[in-house]
Amino acid sequence: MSGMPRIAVIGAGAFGTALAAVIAQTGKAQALLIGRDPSVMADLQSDRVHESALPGIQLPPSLGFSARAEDLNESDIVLFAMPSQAQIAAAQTYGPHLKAGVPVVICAKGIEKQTSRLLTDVLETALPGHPIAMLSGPGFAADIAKGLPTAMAIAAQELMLAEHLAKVISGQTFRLYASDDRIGVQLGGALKNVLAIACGIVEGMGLGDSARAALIARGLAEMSRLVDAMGGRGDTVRGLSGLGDLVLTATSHQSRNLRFGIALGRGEPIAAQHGSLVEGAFAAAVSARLAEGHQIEMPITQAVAAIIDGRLDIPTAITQLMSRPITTE
Ligand SMILES: NC(=O)C1=CN([C@@H]2O[C@H](COP(=O)(O)OP(=O)(O)OC[C@H]3O[C@@H](n4cnc5c(N)ncnc54)[C@H](OP(=O)(O)O)[C@@H]3O)[C@@H](O)[C@H]2O)C=CC1
Ligand SMILES: O=C(CO)COP(=O)(O)O
Repeated sequence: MSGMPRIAVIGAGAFGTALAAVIAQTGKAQALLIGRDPSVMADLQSDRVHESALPGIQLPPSLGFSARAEDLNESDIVLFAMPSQAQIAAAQTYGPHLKAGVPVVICAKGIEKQTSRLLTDVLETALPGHPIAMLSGPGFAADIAKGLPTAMAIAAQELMLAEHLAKVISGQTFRLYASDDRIGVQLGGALKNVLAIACGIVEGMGLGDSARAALIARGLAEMSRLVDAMGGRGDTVRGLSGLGDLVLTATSHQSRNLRFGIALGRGEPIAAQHGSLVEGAFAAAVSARLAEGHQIEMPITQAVAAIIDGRLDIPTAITQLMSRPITTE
């Protein structure tokens, strides 16, 4: 056991627990899940089932649990699996307990709402001296934790680090592809949530599968444009993070973003929708602002942002999207 890398996952929600479970299952690393609530972590230690996050799924016997930030000080790799808007707070809480220079992998799909900064920039500032990587792509936590085949992307500034992380974290059922385009990989994850809301609206209004397919294709063009404008490679979003994740969350009712959009399309008030995490509801406004700042066209994203803000009603948004000037693809 002693020669194995130690990997800690912070954030004992659905995704963090699933990642910790699948890493423990590889048998190549010692995995530790760190959560905030001592009683939840103690229950996990004894029951090995996270009923609220991953109901009915048995977690592997080799997975460790802790509520103590101090237990991070032995970890060789640390995954941050809390929501986007909580990443900075988590860096402040857990940063002082990290071993010098260990890579930190962001496992959230979003952009910081208050400052419009990319999460890699946010954590690079908050955790100086730690290489910041980004894990994103198609994969529902429950599918990952059940050991169904899943593949995602992992990006670091240095391709060699991304390749190392991909090798250490991947296993029989969970496969990572390495990239050095952190901007493309993270924007793919953040923007697909906004487009999944758009697809939900289309479904909720009964506008048909053809409209959904058009949104996926034109949404991909929007993602690609913003990635290019922000210094990434537009082509990255044609891979797992971007197209792969958009196909998943634009079509599966497991997606919270899709379900949120369906409720909007059915005319349910936003205020009535609370409870589960809808990252796209945060990402819509900030990505619309980024599009404006970079002077690029992202009409679908901008329409979703305006609908969520209450500045535009859905029928008008559709009319506006359909009456834009005819152009080339
Ligand atoms: N669920 C999924 O299928 C997937 C989710 N993701 C992404 O993963 C991220 C997390 O989503 P998900 O796991 O579903 O969300 P959940 O709501 O299931 O869990 C979020 C977890 O984050 C913890 N948390 C919140 N703030 C902090 C903090 N400051 N410090 C430490 N922990 C904190 C919460 O702790 P507490 O319980 O104590 O409140 C909670 O356990 C999102 O960005 C999502 O887009 C990516 C791929 C798949
Ligand atoms: O990102 C996800 C799967 O890849 C999860 O999607 P939701 O956050 O919409 O549930």
